[in-house]
Amino acid sequence: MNVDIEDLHVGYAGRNVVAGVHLMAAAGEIAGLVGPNGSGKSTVLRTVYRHLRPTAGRVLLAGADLRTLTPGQTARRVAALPQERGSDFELTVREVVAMGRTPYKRAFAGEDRADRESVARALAAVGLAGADTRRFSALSGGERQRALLARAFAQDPDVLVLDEPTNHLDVRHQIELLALLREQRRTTLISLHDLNAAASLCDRLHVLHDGRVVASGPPREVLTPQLLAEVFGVRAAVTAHPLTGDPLIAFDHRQRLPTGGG
Ligand SMILES: Nc1ncnc2c1ncn2[C@@H]1O[C@H](COP(=O)(O)OP(=O)(O)OP(=O)(O)O)[C@@H](O)[C@H]1O
Repeated sequence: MNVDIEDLHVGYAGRNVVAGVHLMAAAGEIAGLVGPNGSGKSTVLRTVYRHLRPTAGRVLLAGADLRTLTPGQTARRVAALPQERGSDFELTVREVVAMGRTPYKRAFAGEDRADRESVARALAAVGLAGADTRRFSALSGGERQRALLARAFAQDPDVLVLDEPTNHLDVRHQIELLALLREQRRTTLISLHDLNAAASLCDRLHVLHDGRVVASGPPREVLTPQLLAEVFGVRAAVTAHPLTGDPLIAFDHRQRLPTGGG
């Protein structure tokens, strides 16, 4: 299911922080949103999982305007790992993951076999099968992240929206998460700060700067030293990863450059 965002304007308390954004993810593609702090990545993603309503422009799922879908229809199509991650659930890990099945259930209906299988698959996928009876609130930050990702998988969505999912994860779990997303082959919109992870994972990148998209395309075309200097204010060389051939950004950690804003 492809996602198209057309001329999106959205913000908070009457102030647009995103203005005129166009971006897309083709069906089955992983599209990355990268950009400096405050550039609008989370704000764009919040419109896709309907946490925020656009002030102008449209979000289309397989050509259908999100506004024409009911909340239930949206929940069966789109699952999100938002930046606001609750820590106060007095639920077990399994119960949190099972919340992902809610869009498929009638009120007060119990779990059926398909639900149980879906929850078990999602827990196994994120490596938490053995932790299902633990309290969510007692998990580490990275474990919570993985439980919430499992909840999104259990929702069996056409579109995954992930806001900084590698936040809190150690390097091994980061790599596992990227592998999992590649395997899922779902249409995915993901924001990432780690540009090397984004270069390795994403089919397409959209670079945001001050609430606008300033570059879009395959990572190797988008992530140039010039863009990194202009948008992020860093000096970097871009080479090919010696093991994978992916674009590899080698940052100069001794120097920063003036930026145009942001
Ligand atoms: N809940 C909110 N209320 C008011 N302003 C907000 C809110 N969330 C974000 N903003 C503002 O909107 C702008 C874009 O923020 P957003 O969180 O979308 O950026 P981001 O690119 O995701 O940043 P980061 O990389 O720091 O997560 C910023 O100026 C931010 O201060």
